[in-house]
Amino acid sequence: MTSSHVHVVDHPLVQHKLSLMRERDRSTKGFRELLNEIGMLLAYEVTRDLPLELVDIETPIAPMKAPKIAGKKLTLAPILRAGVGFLDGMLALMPSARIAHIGLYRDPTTLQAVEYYFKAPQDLTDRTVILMDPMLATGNSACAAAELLKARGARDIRFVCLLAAPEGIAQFGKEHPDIPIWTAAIDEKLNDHAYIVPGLGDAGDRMFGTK
Ligand SMILES: O=P(O)(O)OC[C@H]1O[C@H](OP(=O)(O)OP(=O)(O)O)[C@H](O)[C@@H]1O
Ligand SMILES: O=c1cc[nH]c(=O)[nH]1
Ligand SMILES: [Mg+2]
Repeated sequence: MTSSHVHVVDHPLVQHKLSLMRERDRSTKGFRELLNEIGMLLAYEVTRDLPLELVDIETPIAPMKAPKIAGKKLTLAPILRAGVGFLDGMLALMPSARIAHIGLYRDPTTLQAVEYYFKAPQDLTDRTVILMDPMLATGNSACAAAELLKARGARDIRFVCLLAAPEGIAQFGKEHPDIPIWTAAIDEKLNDHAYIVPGLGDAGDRMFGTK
């Protein structure tokens, strides 16, 4: 099931923190803190292949050619609400990034993504966009978000999630084969309500304490 465009981040710190998040009795505060921490660790992985260029600098001792991140500017694109949970952790490592807020909710009956807000930099053509949402279930939300970003010109998009269902990976891979995925785990399946099993429940509600 795992194809070459899916990267599973199996770092022990990520796996340990994810297990804590899955626990039914984890507090809202704990859930939020862990999502933020994992966001930082995933940011490290998703940026691993960003190109570097050698630039002239001077240390206190000597001039040198030193590597710095080259070219395209970064945009972080959280899918509201739950994707916001990754944002502070990602921004800790990429403090100059622009932000694109993508407001989508999943209609519980049709499971289609419903758009309610979209605010992004005007032109994303020359930006690397890191799209983020903890949950990839049916894939409808991630697919809709990627379409909105592409309509703004984005050509270099990476998708970061915490948990992915095989169904969501397949759907996203079919609609957006050009977008690689980073996830901390691929779970077993979706249940009758399209929740991820074993999963962690409703990420947005757990993060914001709305249930
Ligand atoms: O892959 P899908 O089947 O589309 O499901 C995943 C989406 O569902 C959740 O959002 P939800 O609609 O619960 O909104 P929320 O983050 O505001 O709670 C989750 O955060 C994803 O955005
Ligand atoms: O398991 C799931 C599926 C969709 N959205 C969630 O928050 N959790
Ligand atoms: Mg939710």
